Amino acid sequence: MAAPSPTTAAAAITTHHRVLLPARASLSPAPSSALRIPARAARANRGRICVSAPAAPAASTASPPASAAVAVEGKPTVLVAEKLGAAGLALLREFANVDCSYGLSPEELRAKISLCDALIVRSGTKVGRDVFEASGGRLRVVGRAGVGIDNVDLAAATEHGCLVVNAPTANTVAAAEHGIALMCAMARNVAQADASLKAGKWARTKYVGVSLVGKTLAILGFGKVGSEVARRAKGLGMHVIAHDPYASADRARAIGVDLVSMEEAMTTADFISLHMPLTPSTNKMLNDEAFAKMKKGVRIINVARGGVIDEDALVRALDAGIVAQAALDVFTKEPPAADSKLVLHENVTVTPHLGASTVEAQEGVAIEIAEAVTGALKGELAASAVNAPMVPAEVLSELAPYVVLAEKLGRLAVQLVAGGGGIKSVKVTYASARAPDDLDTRLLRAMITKGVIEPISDVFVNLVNADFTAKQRGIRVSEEKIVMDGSPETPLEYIQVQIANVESKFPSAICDSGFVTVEGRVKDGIPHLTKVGAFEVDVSMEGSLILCRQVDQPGMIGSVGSVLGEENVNVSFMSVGRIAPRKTAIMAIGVDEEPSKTTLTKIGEIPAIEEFVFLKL
Ligand SMILES: NC(=O)C1=CN([C@@H]2O[C@H](COP(=O)(O)OP(=O)(O)OC[C@H]3O[C@@H](n4cnc5c(N)ncnc54)[C@H](O)[C@@H]3O)[C@@H](O)[C@H]2O)C=CC1
Ligand SMILES: O=C(O)C(=O)COP(=O)(O)O
Repeated sequence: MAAPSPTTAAAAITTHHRVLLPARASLSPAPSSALRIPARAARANRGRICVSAPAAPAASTASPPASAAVAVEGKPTVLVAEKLGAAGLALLREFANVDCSYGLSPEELRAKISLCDALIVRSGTKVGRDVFEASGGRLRVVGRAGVGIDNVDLAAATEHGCLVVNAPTANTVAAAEHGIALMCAMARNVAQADASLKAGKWARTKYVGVSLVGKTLAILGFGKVGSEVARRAKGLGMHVIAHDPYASADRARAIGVDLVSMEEAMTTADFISLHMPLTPSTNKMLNDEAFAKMKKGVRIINVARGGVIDEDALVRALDAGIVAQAALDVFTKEPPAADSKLVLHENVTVTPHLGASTVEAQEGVAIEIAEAVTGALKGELAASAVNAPMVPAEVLSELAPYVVLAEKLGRLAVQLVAGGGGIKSVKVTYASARAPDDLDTRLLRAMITKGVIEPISDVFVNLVNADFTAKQRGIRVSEEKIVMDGSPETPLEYIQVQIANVESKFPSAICDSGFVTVEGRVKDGIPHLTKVGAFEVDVSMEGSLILCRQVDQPGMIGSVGSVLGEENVNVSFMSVGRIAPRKTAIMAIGVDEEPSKTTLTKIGEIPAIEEFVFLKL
């Protein structure tokens, strides 16, 4: 893999975050060991995200000759739909059945996808809603072997709980170099002169070019590629300005670039180079109105996406002489029509979407995406997520035990509700010694939502679709952060989960506010249940739990313990919370095995027990 430039590597460290996305197959979050970063990935210093272990036996959909390997049962299946570098394929094959089927029609892709756990594409494959629907829920990861994810329907992916990852860093330099190559080639008519000479002409006066030194280059989209282009253009002696509503002025200044308004970029540039993603707000950003503002004789370079330019308007601007020349790597429709006026225009230099196509970049991209996809499928921390909240790596490792606590509290709270279907409002309170802005709760909220929804439905919930699923089921999850005394070293003192306006199977779980209430803390890295309703308890949240409300009197622990002992059910812990001596108490009993119905009935028949409930953590 090509070594990234120091700047690119630095950007990767600061901009890529990690997310924990627990297994679909299992209801519990990935074990803590899964939070470790694989050595290779750690070396590569990339962000991670994880999805799950294989849910279903893998089936081969291999089509020879590229995918002739025999499918191994139990391994996930990864469909590679576009050409991927050998090193990436080798990494994938260590872990999965890899089906390399290039050039599939949309129908063929839909037919195959229900047999695949992951799909890897480049820019040539449209992964629309139809693909997610056709997958029947099996597809868990879409890996985009490159940066732009405009060919993937992110909303549909999210609704289907399918993680989308991309390879955000490995082709940055290649795209920047291609932008510079196009700019130089355009300014000196390299492509046109080459074609002319090969056609037998010696046209020295026709192909007089323009110089770059001293000219103003406006970069639109000052991200990874845009800033690498800026660096190189400065080396060519250009005056570089940039427009990017989200870029930091300090970062721009550090490489000698002024951030300017769109208006200023349009009106002052001799060259305009496009490096923003294609989104609804960048679609046709360069249109008649924009061209009308530009300096006469401006030159345009586009290695971003064809759709950011209104191509008909560009033809008009070229014909009117507003735009002297354009150099384009990308087109609204790829490949463009054979008779495209734009492509055939004599002042336009074109390449067939080659920005990322260097040997080095393709090797790097292949490794980057293979690591992201396998990491996600393994349920480990994997690569950069596009449709899930990203949590910085250091925050993730700090939050890991709270992630487990959050899901268990959600799961516990919903089991305390009598008839889980009517849940409309879940209130979560996070208590911390830290300032509210220092606590990123998206991951915790997703896990609580997962814990609440999964026991009462057949949908699987993960970080990708948690908010969507809650909304779809009409469940409002509200959050409150309270600051309390404690150590700022600890991210959270406790998490409280409340379910409003419901009846409880265990009425003692309803606190004064009328909400089913459970509260927990992390102690020595282990989640503990510390409150049920108004009663304080202290039990580690493992295995299963019996909650009893009883009259506080001697012998209760023994009575329940001996009923469980008769059936050989091992008690892992016990905790009693009471309001006052000899009044009502709550006993929380952790059990390693699930007691039979008879045993539970016997517990209910112990005279001082007023109510009890059996809960799976
Ligand atoms: N031709 C090719 O083969 C390649 C094309 N690309 C394209 O280049 C794009 C940029 O790639 P990276 O720099 O890696 O992404 P990036 O995410 O690092 O940078 C994109 C920048 O665009 C900015 N932006 C968003 N909306 C904007 C707007 N309305 N006006 C101005 N700036 C805006 C963002 O703030 C961000 O700084 C990709 O989205 C992809 O479409 C990337 C690699 C290869
Ligand atoms: O990474 C990107 O955004 C690209 O446009 C590269 O596309 P490709 O993987 O070469 O089809």
